[in-house]
Amino acid sequence: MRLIQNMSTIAEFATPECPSNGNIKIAVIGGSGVGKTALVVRFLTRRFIGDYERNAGNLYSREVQVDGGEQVAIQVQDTPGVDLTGNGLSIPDHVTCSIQWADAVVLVYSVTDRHSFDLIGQLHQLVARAGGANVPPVILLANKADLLHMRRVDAEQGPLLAAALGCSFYEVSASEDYSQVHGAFHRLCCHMAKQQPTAPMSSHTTSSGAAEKKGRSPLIPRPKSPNMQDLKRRFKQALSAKVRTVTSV
Ligand SMILES: Nc1nc2c(ncn2[C@@H]2O[C@H](COP(=O)(O)OP(=O)(O)OP(=O)(O)O)[C@@H](O)[C@H]2O)c(=O)[nH]1
Repeated sequence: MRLIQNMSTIAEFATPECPSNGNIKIAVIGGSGVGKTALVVRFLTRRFIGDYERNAGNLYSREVQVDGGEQVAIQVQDTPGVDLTGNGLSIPDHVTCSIQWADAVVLVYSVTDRHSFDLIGQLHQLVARAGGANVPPVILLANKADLLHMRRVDAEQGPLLAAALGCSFYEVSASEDYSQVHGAFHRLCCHMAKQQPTAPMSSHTTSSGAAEKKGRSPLIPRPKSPNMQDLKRRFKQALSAKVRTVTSV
């Protein structure tokens, strides 16, 4: 029963393929395991699910009320983690594609993972290069702020990096604080809604029209489709793990 209620909450907030035009498209990019999926799911469903598999990149849609009470349709693209290998940055095609597709980018690192912080500069360059003359707005999220004893990136370093890159900065904890996560994404949505007068639900602008307006090819392949079955399966796994824990106490 509880599972059904929880799953319907996800379905309510993160529906596959919002049919509305004028979507604000947000790509979430960062190193592996920094909490990208946790942040997206937290923002969309208010819930933190601690147990995720490595993700291949899911697309979620919902509507958000922005300043002034207007409803806008947004799409949030979760992406696979970027890694640093012996040959340099290993950037899945899906990440490049998502950056080209996005109207705005959320760069994420974990305060417990120095390496993920060091990647941010290169990821920002990637965004800037992909955007060309139309660099999309970027925000920087430092996640896992709750893990004080595991911190590897000083609290001052995030704001300094964000200032150098010219983007907003938020230190958040997907596991502990919904309002921080919501605040960061919501402010970005409000900013984007102001930038894109065609974004509200009432808009008649087509997605490809928006791409043309941005000076990007409407033929850019779309990132992977939403995978609600996968999300539900993970959600079920997480709940059954919790039930097992409770039973064993
Ligand atoms: N303590 C704590 N753990 C977190 C937080 N956010 C995510 N995690 C945990 O970090 C691990 C990785 O989270 P994911 O959301 O799967 O990270 P990801 O960036 O999507 O990972 P990849 O898909 O592999 O790139 C999971 O075990 C989460 O439970 C947080 O704010 N605090």
